[in-house]
Amino acid sequence: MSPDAVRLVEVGPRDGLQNEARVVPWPARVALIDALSQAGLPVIEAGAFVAPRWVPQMADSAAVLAAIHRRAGVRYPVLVPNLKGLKAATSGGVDDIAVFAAASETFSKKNINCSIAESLERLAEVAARAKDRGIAVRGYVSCVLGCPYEGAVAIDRVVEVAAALAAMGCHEISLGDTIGVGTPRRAREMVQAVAGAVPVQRLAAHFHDTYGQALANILAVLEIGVTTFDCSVAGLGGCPYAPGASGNVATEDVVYMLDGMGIASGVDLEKLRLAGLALCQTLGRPPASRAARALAARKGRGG
Ligand SMILES: CC(C)(COP(=O)([O-])OP(=O)([O-])OC[C@H]1O[C@@H](n2cnc3c(N)ncnc32)[C@H](O)[C@@H]1OP(=O)([O-])[O-])[C@@H](O)C(=O)NCCC(=O)NCCSC(=O)C[C@@](C)(O)CC(=O)[O-]
Repeated sequence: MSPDAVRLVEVGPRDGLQNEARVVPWPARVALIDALSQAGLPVIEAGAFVAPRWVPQMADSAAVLAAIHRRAGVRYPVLVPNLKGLKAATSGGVDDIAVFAAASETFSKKNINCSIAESLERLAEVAARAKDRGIAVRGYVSCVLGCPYEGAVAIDRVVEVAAALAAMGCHEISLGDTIGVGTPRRAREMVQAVAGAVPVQRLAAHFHDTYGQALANILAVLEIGVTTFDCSVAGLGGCPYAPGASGNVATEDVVYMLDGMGIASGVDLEKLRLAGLALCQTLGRPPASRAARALAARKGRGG
């Protein structure tokens, strides 16, 4: 059964832009985030306090956080990999962070230069200190449906990592199909298994759209109780440590589907489309969103 309303977490300004070959100047990142909050997105991942040598696209996240126009009720989490990142984020006055681990050893090593066990130990300290300061902590698990280096990933491993993140106090666990290889039945099996350890109300789905499966996967897990979905305006995104991965599911495509199904998200599709279009003009390429392109074509015909 489908819910009446869902919560969308916009990750384009972080997950999207971190994978752009060119570094988008920080004022354009601010303009994007402000346009997204005006479009009604309730949660907008605004940047990452990671090592700039690893992900130069996310440098200047402090400048972004300082310049955005915070809209009442909107949350602006940032990615934090370690205590150094937490310190930088707290100096910038953030109220929400996201920590990230993986269900694949090789991906963990490539992405954050340590094993899964080491990462969980490191993140437990980050989460504890963040919570002491009243900062909300979200947790990500990458490679929940496959790894770019190891191929298949055992569902038990996903459950273990998700449970560890929940145990350290993450209020929500986002399950990332980092390379977009998942299909609906497997996505549902994986979520059902994780929901045995972490209540489904605390799970979010984060599907990349590499094989065009993301909307189908969303629908599959929506029907078993997931009501929080990560998505990226204009389908921006990928992962610098996941070769071949394409962007997250496009927010416009998700909102178009939800609108059609009568499921509220609070997002204005036309304002969202224009936010994505403005950024794509900066990047010099069209949006990857099918809905955005169809709506633009209809406007072109005067529709
Ligand atoms: C975790 C580290 C730092 C380990 O990297 P390391 O090289 O092992 O760390 P280190 O402690 O040895 O430090 C190396 C240098 O980085 C600096 N440093 C250290 N930490 C920080 C920091 N926080 N902020 C700024 N600088 C930092 C540190 O000060 C030092 O600088 P130096 O002395 O050489 O000049 C590195 O591997 C890293 O930053 N990785 C981030 C990778 C990343 O951002 N990946 C993308 C996000 S994950 C993702 O996209 C998946 C997700 C979430 O979307 C879900 C999905 O789809 O699956």
